[in-house]
This record gives sequence, C-alpha cells and structure tokens, in this order.
Amino acid sequence: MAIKWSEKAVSVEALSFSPPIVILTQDDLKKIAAYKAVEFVESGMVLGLGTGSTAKYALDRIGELLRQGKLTNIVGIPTSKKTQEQALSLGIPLSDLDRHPTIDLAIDGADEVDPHLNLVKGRGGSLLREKMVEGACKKFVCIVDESKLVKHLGGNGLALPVEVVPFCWKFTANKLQNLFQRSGCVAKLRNDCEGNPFVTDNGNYIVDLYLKKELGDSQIASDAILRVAGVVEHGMFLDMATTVIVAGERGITIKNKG
Ligand SMILES: O=C[C@H](O)[C@H](O)[C@H](O)COP(=O)(O)O
Repeated sequence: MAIKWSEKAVSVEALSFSPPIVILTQDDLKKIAAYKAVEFVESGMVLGLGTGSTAKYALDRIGELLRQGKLTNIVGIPTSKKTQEQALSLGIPLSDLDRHPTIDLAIDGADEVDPHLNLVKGRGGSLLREKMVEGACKKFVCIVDESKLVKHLGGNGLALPVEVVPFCWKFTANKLQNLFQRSGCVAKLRNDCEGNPFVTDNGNYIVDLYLKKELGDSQIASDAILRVAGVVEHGMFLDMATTVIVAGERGITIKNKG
C-alpha cells in the first residue's frame, strides 16, 4: 500500500527499500521505524523514552549503541514503569522531569497519526507520563508502521483513551459519553486481563471512548474533555510531534512539521 501525504504544512522525505526479498511483518516495520529514529540521537542528549511495542525497539537500539560506545553521556526520561525497567536492564542512565525539565529528543510510538501529525496515544495506558515528557521536548519523533495512518483522529472504531481518577469513575464516564453523543460515543472502563479495572502507573483508571463518527475539531474535543471534572488527561497529542517516521511496505517516509 502506498503512503500518501497531501498536506502542505509538512515536508516529506521518502526512502525506498530495495525490492523486498521477504514479506515484512508489522513488527519488522516497527523496528525499521524505530532504528531510523535512533539515527537522530546524539551523544550527550537528554532523551524521552517512549512506551509500547514500537518504542521498545528504539530503546533496544539505544542500549546497543551505548554498549558499543557509539553513544555516550545519554540520560533517559522514561514514560512508564515498564520502559523504566527496560531502560535499566539495558544500562541506560535515567533521570526525571524534575531534574531535567527540558528534553532534547523523545522517541515514541502512536496508535493513530493524522495528516497534520496529530496523534492518538495511550492504548497501552501510558498517555499521562508520555504527554508530560513529550510536552517537554525540543523534538518529538513519532515512530509508526503504516497501519497507524488515519485521515481523522477518533471515529476509526478504535479507542480514544482518557485517564480518569477512580473516584466515581462511572459519573466521569457518563459525562464523557454525553459529550460526544452526536458521534455515537460509547464510554467503557478499560479492564486488565483478569477483568479488574486497568490501573495506570499513576493509580488512575482509563475510560476508552468508542466513536461511531469522526470526532470533529480535535482541539475543541480536547478542551471539552479536559473540562470534565475527574479527567486527568486524554490521548490526543495535538501539535506535539515534530517528526513522524512511517515504515511501510514500500519504504520509510519521514514527515516533518513545517
Ligand atoms: O500507552 C501507550 C503508548 O501511547 C504507545 O506508544 C501507543 O499505544 C503505541 O503503541 P505500539 O507501538 O505498541 O503500537
């Protein structure tokens, strides 16, 4: 499938692969995007370390380059406990936003990417720490395989995650559902594999919003969600990614914010 980018506000660089000898899996594409992003990493940088199956490959690669001495003096700020564990196992020195309030570069995956580089994140439940870390970055490189590309955020049958406080979560979920009634919104509490409420690294719950129609103006939707008492944060990352690296069957596309 060809990757089509039509927006004028971005510059696009396409890197073609040689004709593939083997069919690339989605995991291969994630790894390709992640490794490409790590080419932006320089010694001495403070790095935001993303969460998820795509970001995991970027961490592996950073760890490898550190071991080989090709990267030195790196400090990582993890966006989840899971990433923190992985980084420690790879020997990546860690810090936090209190000690390093400005981050040179963050690398992280996404669940949806629209043509303006707006994202939906948080289907792994790490959206709050990701938004804090990636909001503090000079450069945020988002890495995805081409299945994550959408025309509009929300309304693709997949969840728009909202982190809420556990206190009276049903009340908050109802408020959120009513907010997007016109889009046929159904709000569901996310459960873990044992059927208990999924608890985030911050001790909160996730309410997933399923929309039958597009969300409409993302900024208006974002403001409306954040006004609901009980909401901590949502998974729309608007105007935050500075670069998106997309790996697809035909090659890598690098899309930069104009
Ligand atoms: O909470 C999870 C994060 O936002 C992930 O970065 C996002 O869900 C993408 O994950 P993956 O790379 O596993 O598709």
